[in-house]
Amino acid sequence: MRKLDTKTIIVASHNAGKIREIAELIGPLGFSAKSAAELKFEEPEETGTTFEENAAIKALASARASGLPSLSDDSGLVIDALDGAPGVYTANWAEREDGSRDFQMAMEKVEKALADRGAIKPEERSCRFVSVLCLAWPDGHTEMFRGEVEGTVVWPPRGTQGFGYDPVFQPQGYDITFGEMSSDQKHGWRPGDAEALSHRARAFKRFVETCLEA
Ligand SMILES: O=P(O)(O)OP(=O)(O)OP(=O)(O)OC[C@H]1O[C@@H](n2cnc3c(O)ncnc32)[C@H](O)[C@@H]1O
Ligand SMILES: [Mg+2]
Repeated sequence: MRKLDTKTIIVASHNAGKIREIAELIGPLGFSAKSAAELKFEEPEETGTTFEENAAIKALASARASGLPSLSDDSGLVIDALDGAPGVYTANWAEREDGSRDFQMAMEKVEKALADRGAIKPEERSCRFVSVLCLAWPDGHTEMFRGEVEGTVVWPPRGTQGFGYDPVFQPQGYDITFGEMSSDQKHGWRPGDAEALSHRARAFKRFVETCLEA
């Protein structure tokens, strides 16, 4: 296990929602973080079949391009009634033919797939958000951190906060969706807290405990 020995890291992502969330999580820790999007790094092809593989591809590409430790996030929505779909293909389900993304369309696709399987009752619509963070160094060393949060796919979508599939994800134990939560509420974590809520904040907490704390 390797500790992080710089105060500058690259956030190896091109997703504005994720970059904002990671900046919010990392901010209080005194890091300066630049994103791969800001630095205009080319987006590597995500050819892996697991979150871990794709996270490593993105973090290593950015670490090599920048010469700095880079933190990527590969994430997705895993729905039990759909045998784990969309899973690592969560972003692909939102893709239009011209390459742009449409999450209203993606959420409708999810709803149609669930309806086609007759999954109507909340207990038939269990799912989890998964986030795998990969910290990679320019020499090729990597550390991985996984976070998951259980929930239910709701319909219709609710809330305008967050990004992506947040309006249809209701975490277990809550009666509001991630789309109805403030960013702080969705993270459910600040440095020092014992618990976190979102998949990303849970993975981030592990990253902090492993690579930052003595
Ligand atoms: O690969 P990068 O550049 O980081 O950005 P991306 O958007 O392509 O990210 P992924 O390949 O990891 O795909 C993740 C998908 O899952 C969705 N997703 C991940 N975390 C989410 C969250 O916290 N809330 C809502 N949707 C989320 C997100 O919108 C993407 O469609
Ligand atoms: Mg991606």
